[in-house]
Amino acid sequence: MTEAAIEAHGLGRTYGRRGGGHRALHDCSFRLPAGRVCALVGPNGAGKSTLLNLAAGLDRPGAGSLAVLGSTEPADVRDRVAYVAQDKPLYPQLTVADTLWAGAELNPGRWDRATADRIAGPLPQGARVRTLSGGQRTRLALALALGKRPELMLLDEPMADLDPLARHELMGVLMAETAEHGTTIVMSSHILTELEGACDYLLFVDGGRVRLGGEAEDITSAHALLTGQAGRDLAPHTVVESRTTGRQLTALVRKEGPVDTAAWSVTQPSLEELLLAHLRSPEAPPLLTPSASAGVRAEGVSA
Ligand SMILES: Nc1ncnc2c1ncn2[C@@H]1O[C@H](COP(=O)(O)OP(=O)(O)OP(=O)(O)O)[C@@H](O)[C@H]1O
Repeated sequence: MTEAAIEAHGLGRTYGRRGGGHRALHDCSFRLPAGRVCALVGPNGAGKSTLLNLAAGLDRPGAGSLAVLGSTEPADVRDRVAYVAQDKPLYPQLTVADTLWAGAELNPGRWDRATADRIAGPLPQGARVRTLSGGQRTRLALALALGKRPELMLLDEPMADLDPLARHELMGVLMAETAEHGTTIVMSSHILTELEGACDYLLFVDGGRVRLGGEAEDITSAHALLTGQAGRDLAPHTVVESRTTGRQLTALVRKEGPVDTAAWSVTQPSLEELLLAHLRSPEAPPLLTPSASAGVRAEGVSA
């Protein structure tokens, strides 16, 4: 089996006072194989940034365990991991050129100057970071992250403030990075259409747990959108969400065997349709494909 880039068992993180605190992650278990481009999705407050902070070794879990690149102490492998946090922490007083110089100094033996310079190329090299726009700062943060030549990139909503052209260009750079170097990328975003073409793996976090995990294609193809006559029995399939309009029933189901195509008109849901249906149906059981659940206790369900 492919080595895991991240493996979590019963991970928990509670903010605030003991007992009365807020559970940002709770009994969260999954496995992310190395070399994947993984979309980390979920509603606001789901626990995505909390998970990325833990994986980056900037915070410690309150319960369970987390292994990153084989180490159960994520802080010990920080030099092999690049993290672009939501607020893109950079030194505001440094210029672009100084920031790139610092990146090289902090990553001796690893620094890929050509890549970093190429990404940061369109930026005014003499400008101080505090004068850069949000999108320009993102570009600089990505230049630092890619220049580090990491084995694992953790990107928290990296594309949110980039213009469409920059987004397209930098997505292409990230894809090339995985293809050439086998880098594992975890990218959180709320822009599902953008992730759909770029990511081959999915972690859908909701309420502090992984509800869907695995190869994006396997997860979507495990489900079907059925349209047919109201009152028809949807068994044996697991109904995630159903709606009746007049005499027509539309249902998003998790397939449990072949679908009766004589009774139902069948289409495969888009990633967006699938996630929206799960968000509206918090009681739908979790689904982790074998590669996402190997070694994971309790919530592992085969696709
Ligand atoms: N430092 C903190 N102190 C207290 N509560 C926190 C802290 N950081 C996060 N939380 C809470 O933990 C929960 C998970 O937050 P987190 O930032 O991980 O969510 P998210 O999925 O990244 O959300 P978003 O999509 O809005 O960025 C939220 O309810 C949030 O209010």
